[in-house]
Amino acid sequence: MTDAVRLESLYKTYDGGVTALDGVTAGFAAGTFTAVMGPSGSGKSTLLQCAAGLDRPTAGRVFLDGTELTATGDTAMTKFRRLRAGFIFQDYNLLPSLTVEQNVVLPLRLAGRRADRAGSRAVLEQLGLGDRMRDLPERLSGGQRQRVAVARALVTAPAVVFADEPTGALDLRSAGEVLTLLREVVHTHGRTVVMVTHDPVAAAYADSVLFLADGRLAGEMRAPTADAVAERLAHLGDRAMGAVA
Ligand SMILES: Nc1ncnc2c1ncn2[C@@H]1O[C@H](COP(=O)(O)OP(=O)(O)OP(=O)(O)O)[C@@H](O)[C@H]1O
Repeated sequence: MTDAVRLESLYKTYDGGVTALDGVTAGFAAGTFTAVMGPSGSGKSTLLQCAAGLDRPTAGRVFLDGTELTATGDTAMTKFRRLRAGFIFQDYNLLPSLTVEQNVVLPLRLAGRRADRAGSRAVLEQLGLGDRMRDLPERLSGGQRQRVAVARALVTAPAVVFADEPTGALDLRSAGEVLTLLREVVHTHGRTVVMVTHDPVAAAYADSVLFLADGRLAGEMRAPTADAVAERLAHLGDRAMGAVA
């Protein structure tokens, strides 16, 4: 199995001296759904940002779909990222003045591609939003907005979709719908999803969970259940608190 994303000895130290990543090596196999978890401040968002080419590590290498991002200049990296990576954020990040359909095709436009109306319509229909294409985001519920964001993340047929707390702003039911959708994106459509979450219930939708503590890998769990994830997290929390005390 090839890795859609590969991280090799990743270090990230921010200005001011905080080491957010302290030598992380990990692979995310193509066609898998991975949750990244860990105590607050353990480096989850930093890992996602570096893996996605939104930020650069201080040292180490990042491969996205076989291309080394860390060896690529800023302009080429942005171009590559726009076509090969999709993004889903907690607060949806939809542009309020664009319709649902215009939001979905935006990554294609930004990448200089023709907006594929038939393709975007097909994705929106699959996600149950076929009749909302001309609406502005403000007319949609949170769960519907996040489904639009999922459609937008998929429109370029990316090698990997990165999701940062995608259910953090949703009620339980909408969260379940979005997570089920992400699982389908992986298991029915063969995509790769890497999701940062605080929520053990959300993590249990993934194929495996990667745990971080103090910027380092702190284990992996395959076929996670919410209870098992919560228990492991509690122990990581103990350790992180112990390191501070
Ligand atoms: N832009 C920044 N400048 C300086 N320090 C930062 C910056 N971003 C993050 N950090 C620090 O790096 C460490 C890791 O942060 P990061 O956001 O990656 O953790 P996290 O696990 O995603 O946390 P949370 O669960 O609270 O969102 C923290 O100590 C944080 O304060």
